[in-house]
Amino acid sequence: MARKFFVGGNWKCNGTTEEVKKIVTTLNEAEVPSEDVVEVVVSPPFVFLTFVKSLLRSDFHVAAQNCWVRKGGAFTGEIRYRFIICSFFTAHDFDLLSVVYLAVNFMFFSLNSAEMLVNLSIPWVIIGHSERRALLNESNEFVGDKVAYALSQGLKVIACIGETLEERESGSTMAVVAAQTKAIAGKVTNWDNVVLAYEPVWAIGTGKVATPAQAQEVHCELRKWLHENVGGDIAASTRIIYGGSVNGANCKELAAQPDVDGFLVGGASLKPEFVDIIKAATVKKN
Ligand SMILES: O=C(CO)COP(=O)(O)O
Repeated sequence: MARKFFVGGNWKCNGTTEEVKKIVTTLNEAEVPSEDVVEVVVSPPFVFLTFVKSLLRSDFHVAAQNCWVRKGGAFTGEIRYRFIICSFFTAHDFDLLSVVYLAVNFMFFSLNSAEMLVNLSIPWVIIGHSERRALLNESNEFVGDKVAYALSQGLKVIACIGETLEERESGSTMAVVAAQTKAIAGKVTNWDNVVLAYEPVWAIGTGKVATPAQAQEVHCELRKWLHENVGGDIAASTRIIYGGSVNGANCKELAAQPDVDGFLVGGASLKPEFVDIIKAATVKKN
């Protein structure tokens, strides 16, 4: 089954209004293969989601970089958080209970719930990025639960997995990515709405891109894992994309690998060369 090439731009925690406008203008003016050939998704920081959506060409889509593991409410996003602070300071004396309550809310300061994304017509969300796994202690199980909830609300998920350098050097790459994939796969109800992003941690933001052979090896093993543990059709149709120091110069060779179905791009997605990475989709047609 043909898998449509997928290119995601993860802007991470970068951008001013002016920079965002500039990136979007570059994308809007770019001549790229049609939507039939490549699916393009950009993922700005939460605060720019609607702004980018309002400016971006209609054949490109928007993704959030995270969402909360269950329904909103007491686990608030930033806007709600400010509202709660205001209401506490106006409605209560500044007592111990208020401080504890605010501290709990502060812990969830940057979380945007799946329902809010759906409400804003943001179709995609990145879940389980290694930066969140490492810096915010997101476990495999927690990532799996987030995937489950996001899918249940109708979002499409870019689910990230990948090993550290230490894990690769100790020969446990496949064991690590299989365990990460298992925690996600166990929660997926509809694989049409999932893209699996293999992002070796040692390649992220380091300039040390995986070689095409290294990427292909893991992608092929992941597809085998899906075949054995989920099903043949799903293994054949699920897109497995690569992330980690992808740029305009190395994208074509990576894209030529049979099991590399696209990219999740960090640093280079903030630059005009992101357009060249989108164009790498044509490699699949040759
Ligand atoms: O983390 C990444 C995408 O999610 C990759 O980042 P870089 O492309 O900057 O290495």
